Amino acid sequence: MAGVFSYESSELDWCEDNYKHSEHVVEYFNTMSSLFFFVISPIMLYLLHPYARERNLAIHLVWIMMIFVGLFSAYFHMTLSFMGQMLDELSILWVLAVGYALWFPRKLFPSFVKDRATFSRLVLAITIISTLTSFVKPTVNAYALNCFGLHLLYTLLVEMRCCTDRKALRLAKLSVGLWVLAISCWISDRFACSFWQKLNFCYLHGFWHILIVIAVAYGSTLIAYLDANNEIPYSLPGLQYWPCEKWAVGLPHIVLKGTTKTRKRC
Ligand SMILES: CCCCCCCC/C=C\CCCCCCCC(=O)N[C@@H](CO)[C@H](O)/C=C/CCCCCCCCCCCCC
Ligand SMILES: [Ca+2]
Ligand SMILES: [Zn+2]
Repeated sequence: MAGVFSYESSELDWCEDNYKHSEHVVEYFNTMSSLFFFVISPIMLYLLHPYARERNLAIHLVWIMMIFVGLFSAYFHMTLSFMGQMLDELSILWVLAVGYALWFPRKLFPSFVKDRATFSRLVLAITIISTLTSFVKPTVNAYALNCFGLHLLYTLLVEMRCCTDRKALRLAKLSVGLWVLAISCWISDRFACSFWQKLNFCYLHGFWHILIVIAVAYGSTLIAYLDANNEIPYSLPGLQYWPCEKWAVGLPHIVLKGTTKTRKRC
């Protein structure tokens, strides 16, 4: 049992040189870049609060769980232990599950699913089964998780097909662009390590950490915005960027322009 906690007990080893900067931290840059989750998550929790209060406070679970994803990712890269790997991957699986249960568009539910409560129970059952099967062949978990990423992208494209909202379209392009950049770093670190070692630049997995958190911030806000338009249209949701709207860069969030009066009337 103690073996699963021991350093380098995971079959995974990323391109960054081990113990290069510290004798206690196996992959230093990969560990430090995981801390970026701690910067973005509290800001997103704060920015999404007005929307979550109106729609469902459970929405906060997504960014609370992202803090744990960052924590487990840092622990994994610090030790490259089997326990670190499983915590890292399972926390991603569960945050995806919460996201699907809360935000997956009703019109795309399978025909036998009547409401969101039933859909959430289905997601829970699939997630429990996936959690158990993830121990059978742990090396395939990361690829399976990326398939969810692809499905998310597909869902977004279906949702955006008829969208004419300029701000939403721009956010969709940014989210997809960031995801493509992030996944290219992940794949390149995995499969082209010897090339990057020749260039003495083995930090692509760390860049993946930074890019994927921003992609999730952009992508999940867009999904939340589409959800707000469907589920709480009376609140007149709009998209803005923090810290400064004029830049149209920074972190996106949802503003509810409907006054209390408007909401009561609807
Ligand atoms: C309608 C559905 C809404 C879902 C909302 C999405 C909620 C957030 C989802 C995922 C969080 C991703 C966190 C990434 C953590 C990175 C930690 C890490 O690097 N782990 C690696 C090992 O160190 C491991 O190999 C990585 C495995 C791959 C994980 C792939 C996750 C899929 C991410 C999908 C993000 C989509 C962004 C939006 C695109 C438009
Ligand atoms: Ca390594
Ligand atoms: Zn990682």
